[in-house]
Amino acid sequence: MDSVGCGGAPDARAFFNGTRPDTGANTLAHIAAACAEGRAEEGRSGSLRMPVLDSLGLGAAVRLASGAGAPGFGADPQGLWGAATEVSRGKDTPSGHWELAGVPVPWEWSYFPETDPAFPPELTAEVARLAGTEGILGNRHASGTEIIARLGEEHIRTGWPICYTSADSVFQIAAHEQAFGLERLLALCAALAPRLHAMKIGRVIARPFTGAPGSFRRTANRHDYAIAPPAPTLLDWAAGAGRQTHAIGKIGDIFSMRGVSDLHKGADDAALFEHLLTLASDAAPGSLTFANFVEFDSLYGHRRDVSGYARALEAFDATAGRFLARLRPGDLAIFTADHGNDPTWTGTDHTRERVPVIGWGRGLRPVGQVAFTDVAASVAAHLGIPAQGPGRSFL
Ligand SMILES: O=P(O)(O)O[C@H]1O[C@H](CO)[C@@H](O)[C@H]1O
Ligand SMILES: [Mn+2]
Ligand SMILES: [Mn+2]
Repeated sequence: MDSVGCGGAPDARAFFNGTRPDTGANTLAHIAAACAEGRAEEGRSGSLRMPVLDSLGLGAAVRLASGAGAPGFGADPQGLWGAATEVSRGKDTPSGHWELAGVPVPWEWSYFPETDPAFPPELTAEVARLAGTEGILGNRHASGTEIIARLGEEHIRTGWPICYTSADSVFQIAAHEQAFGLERLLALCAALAPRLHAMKIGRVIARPFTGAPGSFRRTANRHDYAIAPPAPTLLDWAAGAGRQTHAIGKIGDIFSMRGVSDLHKGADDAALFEHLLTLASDAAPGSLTFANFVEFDSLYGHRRDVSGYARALEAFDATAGRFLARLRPGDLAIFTADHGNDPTWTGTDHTRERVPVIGWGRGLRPVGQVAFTDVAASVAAHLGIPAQGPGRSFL
């Protein structure tokens, strides 16, 4: 559940949205409070309702992680539940996923400064050279939806790619699918990626969009060109043991396809959930399925849309119930997250938080405060495959 954090990170003060530290950020608790206070009424109403995950221990995990109550939660937990703390120095998606998969990030990421321009002139020149343009647009920190609204028309007129970054270690290029060309954008990002990876910039992200001025919208053809994980992850451990490994959604990109035997993509989270439901019924015994549901983060967290985030959580909870109903004895399901993205917070960036660890199928009890890497160790223990690195199984 991309960005579904539950507060309480002990190092939150070292992470920022603009000049405000992330101290006190709490994605789940603040959404629940906003719902209970009638501040999340668009397309939904009243207290946050997540009965399936709450009955497993989601509300208890929020309290454990942060001490915060979460109105609307409060079932007596029946599942495996706890909260996990990250040690990697980034609050980004690859750091969170790699650490959940057993591998904390051993290096410091590079970031672009919040200056205007944000990119060094040699890099700007290289992007223009690879794009075959006279220059680039953007060249600063920005929200992806705002920057295409502001510069999309100029992009179509000049043909120059829109380049921007964020508080994450990313170089993002937005370009119009028809006017610039989708294949051309993907080729540009692929060609640029090695240079940025050498600078320890974690990802070059292609952000294609379509439509006309005033109604530009991003398409599902986003593609991330990420640095490869620093060491073999849970996916590699499982694949190395001869197990089938299914990646759903962004997992393929995040792990540069390492250890992934089958990739399942879709236009949106609803389509991805269909893949998860199918695999819940059909995946081979002993296989591993690793899914990422990105819309909490990309559509609602970064956009600081509290109602939208609440709607997504409520819809996810309902489908989680359908998913759990398909599992069989001997299966293990774990719901967790890679970082926070508190939609009530300042700015538009991720928030440093602990994350819930909610399980079904085995070890149905409180597991307390655990490490991100313990998730991988536990899955490995469940699958009966050798684990590597610092994690310890909580099963
Ligand atoms: O505002 P958009 O383009 O969605 O960008 C967001 O997406 C990036 C990658 O997840 C993050 O670093 C954040 O900047
Ligand atoms: Mn993420
Ligand atoms: Mn994000």
